[in-house]
Amino acid sequence: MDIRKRIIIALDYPNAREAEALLSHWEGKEKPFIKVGYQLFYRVGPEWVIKRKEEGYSIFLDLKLHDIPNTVAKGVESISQLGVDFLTVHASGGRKMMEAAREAAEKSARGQRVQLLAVTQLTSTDQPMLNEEIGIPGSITDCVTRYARLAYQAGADGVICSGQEAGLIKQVTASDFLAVTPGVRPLGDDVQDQKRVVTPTQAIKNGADYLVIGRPITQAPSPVKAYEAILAEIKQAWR
Ligand SMILES: O=C(O)c1cc(=O)[nH]c(=O)n1[C@@H]1O[C@H](COP(=O)(O)O)[C@@H](O)[C@H]1O
Repeated sequence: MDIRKRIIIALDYPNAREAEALLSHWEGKEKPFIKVGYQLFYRVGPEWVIKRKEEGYSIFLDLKLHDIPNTVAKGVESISQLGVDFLTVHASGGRKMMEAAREAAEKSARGQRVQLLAVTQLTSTDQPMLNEEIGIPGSITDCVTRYARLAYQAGADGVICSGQEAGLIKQVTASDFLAVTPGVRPLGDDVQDQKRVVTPTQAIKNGADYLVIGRPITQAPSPVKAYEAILAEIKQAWR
């Protein structure tokens, strides 16, 4: 796989104008893999996403579906019409919900079916928050690996997890079960609201397949320079 495709830029913007301004930095260059979350999607809608797909972007549509199995299946059917590459569901929705999502993705595929990524524990969650606030006992690692196993058995294509857990997830599932890792911060960058953070090098060395990176690129004085620096770092880590 093209190493550039391993960095997914989170387009966390409030409107098309700002999202397109960021993308304009890549004019004349190879199109990056982009993530459209609900902040942008709820404003720009499916047509904007279809257009970007037609222009040649790989797209991760991060809508984090979490509902009863039938509702999630119907949502996946609608989303499949957009031709996006990745879609998130919450692993905490359970086996039946994820099985229904997979079945719907297969049934409604137009060409390549959408890859389903199950969110394990958000990278903004730390140990005290998991135990005391959310009320799940045990370690974060146990919780994340449990969700990963469940997602694997239910037919998801991979999980969203911290780079800290990527290696372990491969061990308890399969080497081709995708570990897609947000919460990535180049050394010295502000971690902001993220808790389980790793550097690009650590994420790759731990076995991450894709790194989801937002603010370290989008808020950099030169987004392309920041992107290229991370790319150079992960190329190095690959050796
Ligand atoms: O599903 C996600 O993409 C996601 C899951 C998670 O556990 N943590 C997480 O940060 N994300 C997303 O990854 C991106 C991270 O952005 P930055 O913190 O700006 O790099 C955001 O768009 C989050 O919504």
